[in-house]
Amino acid sequence: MKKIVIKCGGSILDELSSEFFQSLTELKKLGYQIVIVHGGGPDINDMLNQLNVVPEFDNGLRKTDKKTFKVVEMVLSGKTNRKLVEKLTTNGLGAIGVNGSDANILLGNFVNREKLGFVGSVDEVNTELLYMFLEKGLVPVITPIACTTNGTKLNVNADYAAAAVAHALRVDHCLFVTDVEGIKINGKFVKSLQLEELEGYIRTGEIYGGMIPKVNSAVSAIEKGIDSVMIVSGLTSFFHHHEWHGTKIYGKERVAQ
Ligand SMILES: Nc1ncnc2c1ncn2[C@@H]1O[C@H](COP(=O)(O)OP(=O)(O)O)[C@@H](O)[C@H]1O
Ligand SMILES: CC(=O)N[C@@H](CCC(=O)OP(=O)(O)O)C(=O)O
Repeated sequence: MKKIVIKCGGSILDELSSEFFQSLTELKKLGYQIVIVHGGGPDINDMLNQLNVVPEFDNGLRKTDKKTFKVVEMVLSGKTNRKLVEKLTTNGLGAIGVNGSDANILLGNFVNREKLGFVGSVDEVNTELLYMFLEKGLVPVITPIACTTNGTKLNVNADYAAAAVAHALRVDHCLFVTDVEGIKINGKFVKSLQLEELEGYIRTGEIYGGMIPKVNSAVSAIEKGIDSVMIVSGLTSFFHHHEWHGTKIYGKERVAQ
């Protein structure tokens, strides 16, 4: 069966449209198995603000000390994951919440302990468990928290977690769902971008902020062999009548074909 990993950004979780869920239903009817990795940056920031902690980032990654990690885990697992599973269920898609840190679902390591604290990479994925849910027709909804082999839990940027899951499952498509319908270059949304163009657009500031980890994850997913990576909107439909809507990122060989 064809597989697809969909990363749902925190910026869009509260605004996912019925057209978005219809796109998922359409894909499921076509035989796609769907895995979701969710973000939740805005939910985490809200809670930190309530606790009078100022969020700090380094290149899009949250500086995560012990106290911040506890808030990240509480919010992502206790609020954001619950919210998304409920929305999928009410839209007719059977879903199951999965903590990345349980049962080696996401096995990772510190990225840079001195600089970032408890922030992790994902080095291995327990695909067996994910296949089990997929075989039951459920959509696993993964919280981006990894665990080291020593049992230390780490905060993982959800874009990076999605790329790692996509690679491990050898999926056919990897989608990054956000609050814009793709990547804008010179003020206009573009249908496709070549891998090699992206670095230049980041350098010139044409691609900035939260779009940077998405683009970096897309590059990493393509370099690891995923055929199709897209940035799409959760406000509208991204797949209808077999047509995709959004910005597709291509590797070199694909463009040459
Ligand atoms: N070239 C670009 N085209 C479109 N959006 C961009 C671009 N560069 C940066 N952005 C910003 O990236 C945002 C999406 O990233 P972010 O808010 O972090 O989303 P998410 O929560 O989905 O990860 C957009 O809302 C937009 O403000
Ligand atoms: C290390 C790191 O930065 N982790 C992210 C995890 C959530 C996330 O990635 O959420 P969005 O996709 O909504 O940005 C964070 O703490 O915000």
